[in-house]
Amino acid sequence: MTALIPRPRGEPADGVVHIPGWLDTDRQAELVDACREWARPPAGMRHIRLPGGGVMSVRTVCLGWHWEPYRYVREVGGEPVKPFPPLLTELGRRAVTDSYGQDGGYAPDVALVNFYDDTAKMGLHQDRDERSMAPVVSLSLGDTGVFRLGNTAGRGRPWTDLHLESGDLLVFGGPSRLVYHGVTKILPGTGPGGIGLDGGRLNITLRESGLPRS
Ligand SMILES: O=C(O)CCC(=O)C(=O)O
Ligand SMILES: [Fe+2]
Repeated sequence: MTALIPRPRGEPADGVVHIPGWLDTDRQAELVDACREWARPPAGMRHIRLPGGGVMSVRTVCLGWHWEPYRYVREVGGEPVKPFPPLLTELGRRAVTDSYGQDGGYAPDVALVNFYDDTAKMGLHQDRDERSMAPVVSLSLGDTGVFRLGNTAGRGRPWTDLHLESGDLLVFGGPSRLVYHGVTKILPGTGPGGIGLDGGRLNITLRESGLPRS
């Protein structure tokens, strides 16, 4: 949705930067197309299984390394994970520079691409399976997600709920690298036209695994 009143850049916590509308419509459309390709088999998009026997409500495809609770692996269902694309390295560097004023040598090698239908959510968690404390870069496409930004101490309050709209950038690093966060709901029908996504929300997070290259 085009905001009548521009949404300002926000720093809701130390090390967390939210830049609304960071991706223009063409860039969003390009990423939606790319996500559609990445989602295809082999090693395509799927509900990740949790150790307790359940499955996550989001569907996920990973690039570079596959995340399974709670580690990174090179294969999923016996198939090699798709490579991490240069497009995302470049976007990640620009994202970190625009957030913190310098890219700090940011070299992401993992992307998690999550698709949320109208009812999908993600419980509060930390992104802590990486061995690198480099920032997490998050890009949102399609329907607005209500993103709960908690604290680093635990799953309880205080928290702040942010609306992540299509094209928004969120970076969390530094003292907030291990902040608890999640997605409490999707607001159906709020995504923009013209990006090739009819419904639902895509979120791409970029991370440095800190794992060896080969
Ligand atoms: O969808 C989002 O905005 C957050 C996704 C997330 O936290 C994750 O993939 O670890
Ligand atoms: Fe996360």
